[in-house]
Amino acid sequence: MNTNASTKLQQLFETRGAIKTIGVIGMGYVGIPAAVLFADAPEFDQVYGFQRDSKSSGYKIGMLNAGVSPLKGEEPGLEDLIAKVTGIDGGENSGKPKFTCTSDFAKIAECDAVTLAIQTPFANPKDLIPNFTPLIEGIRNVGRYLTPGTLVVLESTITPGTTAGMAREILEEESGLVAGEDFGLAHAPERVMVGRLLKNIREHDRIVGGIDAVCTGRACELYGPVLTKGALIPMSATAAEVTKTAENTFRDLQIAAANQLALYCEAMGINFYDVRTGVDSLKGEGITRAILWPGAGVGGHCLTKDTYHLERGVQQLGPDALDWPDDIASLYVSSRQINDFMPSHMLHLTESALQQIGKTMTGAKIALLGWAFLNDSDDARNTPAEPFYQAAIAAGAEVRVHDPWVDPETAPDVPDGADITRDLEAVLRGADAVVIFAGHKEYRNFVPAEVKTLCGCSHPVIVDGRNVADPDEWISGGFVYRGIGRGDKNGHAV
Ligand SMILES: NC(=O)c1ccc[n+]([C@@H]2O[C@H](COP(=O)([O-])OP(=O)(O)OC[C@H]3O[C@@H](n4cnc5c(N)ncnc54)[C@H](O)[C@@H]3O)[C@@H](O)[C@H]2O)c1
Ligand SMILES: CC(=O)N[C@@H]1[C@@H](OP(=O)(O)OP(=O)(O)OC[C@H]2O[C@@H](n3ccc(=O)[nH]c3=O)[C@H](O)[C@@H]2O)O[C@H](CO)[C@@H](O)[C@@H]1O
Repeated sequence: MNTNASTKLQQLFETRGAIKTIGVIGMGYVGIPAAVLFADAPEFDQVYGFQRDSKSSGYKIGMLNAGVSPLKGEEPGLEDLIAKVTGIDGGENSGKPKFTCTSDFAKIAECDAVTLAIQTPFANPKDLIPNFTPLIEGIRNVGRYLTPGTLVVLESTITPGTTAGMAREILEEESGLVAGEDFGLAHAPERVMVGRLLKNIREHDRIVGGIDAVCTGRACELYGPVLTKGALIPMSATAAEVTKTAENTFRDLQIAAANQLALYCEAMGINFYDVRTGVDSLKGEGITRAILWPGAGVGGHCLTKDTYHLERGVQQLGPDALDWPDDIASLYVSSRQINDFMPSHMLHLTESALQQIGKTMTGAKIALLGWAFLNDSDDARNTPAEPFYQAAIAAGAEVRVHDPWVDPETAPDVPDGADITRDLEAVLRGADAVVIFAGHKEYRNFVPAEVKTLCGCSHPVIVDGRNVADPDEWISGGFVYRGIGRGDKNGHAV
């Protein structure tokens, strides 16, 4: 970036003065808390929440302007904060709301800073290609109404290189302005967890990456006021994109390391959890090991995707510069393959246990417990239970699915026939095998004898994918036990 350009932009920022009016595009799990936190900061005067008036989400505009959150689930403090900043609570903002939601994108021209928190799903979970269409539409809208001296920040999770590449090109094309000279451009990824959105935005350190130092500085002015505990961590836009995708890639890698070791422990006939206790006992400066937990697989919206954003980024930004053999998968892709193998391993454990009682998958009645990808959650996005379900059906089994949290009406991608029910007894009744995929609290206090009575056979099978069943209790209760990592118990005498 040439210094003249940066100087010009710095002067534009100084002429405009401090950021006072902010636009947030995309009223979702990220955009809504982000917008109302900006609105609640005394440093800012006005915040617009831009939401396209689409069939699926246009309803949010009216709800938000009525002071009501359109988000599902408990979000501590969010309802009150929306009511406060819209003035609906009759408080300091009544009559002159600091936050208003609108589909009038022309108001972007009034903003000193505009952030984009638009969804970036993968078009098809199988081909792992991100669908940036909604984001591109949002970026185009910003470009259309962009004025000199405005700061634009992408908050969505994106492939490294997107901010300084595609986003910059579209903004310049639509506005006729030049990034880093006429307007600021940065990436500030979101690290929120549903259920603690406000807390995470306030307390997590905030990665802020501009396409140059002047843009980074302006972006720090935007995010500083909403941080209570978190610190600002400035860097380049591409480094910020890599940070976001890498932090989830690393978590997926750590889980894969535990899964691979669990498979080894099963093969060697030892208890993974003894080994984990041993490894975890190494504490102290520079020697601590972060060993996570093996399980039935890795689901969710973050860890199943962000590795491929990172891989795509390095392929796009440095294909010739990357010193790595073409024919060897990266450690990160191998980690994804290990985690994606775990549902197959659960099937193999089920098959081997059924075999022990003279049964095969064909005609076997399987009670699949836990459709959500996370313990005690209703979130079923990319659940590892789904590939298990499909493979078991393909092998000729009859599978009944229980989950006390997931709403079958709204859960994504539920296969035809996988009627998720909350009637646990109905799922267990007559089952040859009980297979646990989520560690819901409902599954932690079973009485094996009661479950066996419901199953109605002499030696039902229990396959524990989340380490919630005590092997000895179930074996002495007459079950054929299998558990991830339990090489010391798997294959016990019946
Ligand atoms: N949800 C999380 O916990 C979380 C955590 C970290 C990062 N992220 C990332 O943040 C981004 C947003 O995720 P989210 O969960 O808030 O998505 P979301 O689907 O909840 O919200 C996106 C909103 O943007 C709106 N929208 C889409 N296209 C638009 C357009 N062109 N103009 C205006 N509005 C538009 C949608 O209607 C929707 O209301 C994604 O990239 C996601 O990966 C999400
Ligand atoms: C903002 C953001 O992007 N946040 C991410 C989000 O990730 P998430 O919502 O996807 O939840 P995760 O906890 O990562 O679980 C994912 C899957 O991995 C399985 N799993 C987990 C741990 C383990 O030891 N063994 C496992 O097998 C588990 O069953 C589930 O299927 O929150 C995490 C903090 O909770 C963050 O760190 C992570 O950046």
